[in-house]
Amino acid sequence: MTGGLDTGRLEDLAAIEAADPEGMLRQVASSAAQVREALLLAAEAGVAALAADGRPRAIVVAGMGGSGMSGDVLAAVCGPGCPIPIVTVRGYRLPGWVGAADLVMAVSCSGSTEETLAVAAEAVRRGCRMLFVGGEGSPLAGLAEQSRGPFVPVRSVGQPRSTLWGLTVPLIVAARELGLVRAPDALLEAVAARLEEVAHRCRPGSETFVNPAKRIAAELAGDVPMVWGSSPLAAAAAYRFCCQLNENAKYPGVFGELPEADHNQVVAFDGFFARGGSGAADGDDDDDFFRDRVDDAEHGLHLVVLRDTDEHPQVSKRREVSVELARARGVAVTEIAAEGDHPLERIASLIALADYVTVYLAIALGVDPTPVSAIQELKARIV
Ligand SMILES: O=P(O)(O)OC[C@H]1O[C@@H](O)[C@@H](O)[C@@H](O)[C@@H]1O
Repeated sequence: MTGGLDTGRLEDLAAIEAADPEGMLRQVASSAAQVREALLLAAEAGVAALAADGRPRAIVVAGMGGSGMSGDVLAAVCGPGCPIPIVTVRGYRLPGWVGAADLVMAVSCSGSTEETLAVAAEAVRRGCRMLFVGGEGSPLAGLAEQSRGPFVPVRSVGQPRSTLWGLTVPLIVAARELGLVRAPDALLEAVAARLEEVAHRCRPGSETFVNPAKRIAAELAGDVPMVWGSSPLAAAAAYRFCCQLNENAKYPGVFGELPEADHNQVVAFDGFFARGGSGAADGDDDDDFFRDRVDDAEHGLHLVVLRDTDEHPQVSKRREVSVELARARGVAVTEIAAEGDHPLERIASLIALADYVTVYLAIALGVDPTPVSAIQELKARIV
């Protein structure tokens, strides 16, 4: 379904509702409630008991799409100083090194994603320590019952990707009990309050000039977004941003992380998708012909930089210069700063805004943010 690009739609509540028939905005607005509910469900499921066997050698999170994202959030929140590796496996195979000394967290909102089930079943066969997070009555819940691993039920709010916090909080509680991150209940409540605050700022009734998500969506509409994170934590949010561009807005998004993006993606500022600018043309006739065509283009490359407060000092310099290079070449730039002190607050603030931006972008483009028909068709054709 496409109604065509019309950013004016973002100013009209009735138009927003009509463009979001399955209520993706409501799903996104439930993030804070998910944090609170998941905290209770994790306690009821006895996640704390995982600590009885001591710290595992490594944590492996198995999950796809929105569920795999929970592993990236966990690793970002435990941070670069985490004493054990935290690895997200997105695929069918459990790496050969994973064994009984390791903790495998199998995460699937539906509880029926084939890659996740394959990895979880293999982990059970190898005698790994297990934690299951997913839909009640699902094949994943069945596997949890057979293997007697703790199972945290998740109530989907609609789509797996909008149930991110229900899927992620149990993992953070487990990591906290294992002494890998300081995340008392009060912190989780502060995160919930921050998610509520973002939801309020980005609510459908708030107009573009005061609504950061609508403003950024209107800026991005028609451009090719290149989304960079300025730390591993911000990079996890940048990846989420791109996935949400894909699934909510049915839109491309190019993911990058500093400093690596300065060694490859930065060169795209001089290429076909850049609108051009003072720094780009070099007088070569062929290049200038090419450049003129791009200069005239209404839309082009758009650098979105997710800024973390905890940046390596050299990366801060790289970020600043990268933005200068982009602007000098006519590449539009949007910078988004993480809010809060604790890594969980910072990543939650970035993800929450990105979630809203991508839903408003869908609405501005006239596409329904909820269905993912290409994924459904793909799954049906590989049975
Ligand atoms: O969380 P589960 O149910 O395993 O889904 C994992 C992923 O599956 C995909 O095919 C889509 O539905 C994604 O939006 C989702 O994030």
